[in-house]
Amino acid sequence: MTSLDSLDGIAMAKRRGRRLEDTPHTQAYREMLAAVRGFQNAVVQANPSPEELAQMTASLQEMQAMLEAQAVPEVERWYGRGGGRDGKLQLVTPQLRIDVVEEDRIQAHTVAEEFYIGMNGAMHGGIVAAIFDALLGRMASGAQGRVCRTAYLTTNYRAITPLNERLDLVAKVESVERRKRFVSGQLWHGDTLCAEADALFVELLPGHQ
Ligand SMILES: CCCCCCCCCC(=O)SCCNC(=O)CCNC(=O)[C@H](O)C(C)(C)COP(=O)(O)OP(=O)(O)OC[C@H]1O[C@@H](n2cnc3c(N)ncnc32)[C@H](O)[C@@H]1OP(=O)(O)O
Repeated sequence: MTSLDSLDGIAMAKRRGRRLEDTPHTQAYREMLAAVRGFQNAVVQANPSPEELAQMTASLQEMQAMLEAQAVPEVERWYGRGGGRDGKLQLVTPQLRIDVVEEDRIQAHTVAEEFYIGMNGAMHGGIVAAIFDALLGRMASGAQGRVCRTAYLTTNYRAITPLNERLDLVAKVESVERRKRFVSGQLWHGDTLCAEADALFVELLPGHQ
């Protein structure tokens, strides 16, 4: 562990929340992440031959070693930063596109690619919950960038969430009590409500991880 790994949660979030400078170098990183997303989608859809698999495994191991040689502490990483209208630089959920940001309401949309499949064309339920965690967390953080953590998140699955189709998302602040923000979210495919969530986010105190 380096000294930078032992920042408290607030200091870490403030440093990671700084705007990511747009340079040819950070742009190249964005393009690499987009290529990784494309690769993940291709991986889940293909059954390559044994020879092709061996070739790809060797190439991947070579690229992994290149990246491992460049590893930096969390606070210095580009991964997880961004967070503007195009969402964060991340691979955990489909890319969230933020359309409207108000004090107590956010509207967004996304398209989940094949990588996020559960079964039979439906999105994996854990990914649906992860989308709500990211969106409702952003709602709880507000324009001030409060540093909050999820205390609970309840997801109700009302209809399957399709892949490769536009999905519309809405998040709302329901109430605020001291450090607690109760928030709700909905995920729509056209007129169909696919899932909804209720969550509590608690603002961190100095010293919390
Ligand atoms: C700017 C960046 C934005 C990024 C958005 C990030 C989105 C993603 C966020 C995550 O995924 S975080 C990862 C998943 N969550 C965690 O790992 C959290 C683990 N739990 C904790 O760290 C602590 O339990 C927590 C910070 C949530 C609360 O601990 P605290 O010590 O700060 O609070 P405390 O226990 O004193 O409780 C404060 C209030 O919240 C209430 N509370 C806490 N946990 C609760 C719970 N689970 N259910 C109901 N109420 C809860 C508690 O009763 C109390 O209510 P009152 O003020 O009325 O007394």
